[in-house]
Amino acid sequence: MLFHVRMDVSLPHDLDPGRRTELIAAEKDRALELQKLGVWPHLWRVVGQYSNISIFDVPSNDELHACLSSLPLWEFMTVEVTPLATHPSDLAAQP
Ligand SMILES: O=C(O)C[C@H]1C=CC(=O)O1
Repeated sequence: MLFHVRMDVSLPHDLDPGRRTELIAAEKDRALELQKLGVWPHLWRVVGQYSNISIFDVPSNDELHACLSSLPLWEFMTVEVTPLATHPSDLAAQP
């Protein structure tokens, strides 16, 4: 199942700078791990915002939730999920 996911990150202004650096490094490690597993095939920065647009390819809603909530920045994110279905006019979906 494919999901369009938007993540908006909001780190507290008073977050300890060392903790901030650790969190961002851990987030990158986990993001790379999920991409290598093939469950996070697209990751794009939203220009001018601390946000990303991603595509996840996972077997279920529960699996998506497990991926998203495993991200170290999870507690600092607002996440919007849109489940995707095949469009009948998609060239790639033509018989
Ligand atoms: O920077 C972000 O958009 C948040 C998060 C998503 C991937 C990653 O490395 O960090």
